[in-house]
Amino acid sequence: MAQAHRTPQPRAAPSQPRVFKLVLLGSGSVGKSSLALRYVKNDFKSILPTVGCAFFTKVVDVGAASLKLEIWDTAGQEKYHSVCHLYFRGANAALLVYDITRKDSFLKAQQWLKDLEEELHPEVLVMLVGNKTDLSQEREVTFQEGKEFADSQKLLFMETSAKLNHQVSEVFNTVAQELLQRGDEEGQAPRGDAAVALNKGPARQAKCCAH
Ligand SMILES: Nc1nc2c(ncn2[C@@H]2O[C@H](COP(=O)(O)OP(=O)(O)OP(=O)(O)O)[C@@H](O)[C@H]2O)c(=O)[nH]1
Repeated sequence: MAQAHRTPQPRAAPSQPRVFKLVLLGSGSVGKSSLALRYVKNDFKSILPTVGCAFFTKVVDVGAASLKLEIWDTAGQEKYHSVCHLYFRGANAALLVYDITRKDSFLKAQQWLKDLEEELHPEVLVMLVGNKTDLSQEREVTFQEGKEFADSQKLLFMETSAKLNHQVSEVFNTVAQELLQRGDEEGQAPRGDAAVALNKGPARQAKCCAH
């Protein structure tokens, strides 16, 4: 099974937060970009489908410690899948997002998990996220179904609404907390301030922001 190997990184100086890479994965239109935008900028607005990958950073305080999350928001549309796989490498954590009103996106999340197992470090932290709970009257995936699948695969699980800002910071903060608890070798040394940008819109090339 092919796996991404990570080179041990020097430990960060105590004053600088360690950097962890988190990838957002899932079908198109499940709300990956909206979750990232809500978490990083506390905003919710109409956004075009992601092209390739978008990139955010956020420093998160966990008790007395802090860490920097590099959030890589991948495109859900099928045509970008080969590009998205490039961004899996070196990830410390993944949010596997589906839309609770779309059964197909839940099934697709299960497929994404198989891809992750092949391409990611075996210790990568994965959280399954059922988004759009504000549309519960159109629900096609019950909370129980999500939870049972997550438990069967030993994944963390939460349901969210990026629109109503329900459980969004809890998702990212729980992942951040878990990452910090996992020990020194999981985080990378700071690599300087990364650009914060959204590569959105049909005219943009499939690439992620350099930093
Ligand atoms: N009702 C509701 N709509 C949401 C929510 N989150 C996202 N949306 C809407 O769902 C649509 C898709 O959201 P995006 O955040 O662009 O989804 P995405 O998964 O990043 O899509 P791709 O970039 O194509 O992969 C947009 O119209 C959002 O406004 C939510 O929590 N509730």
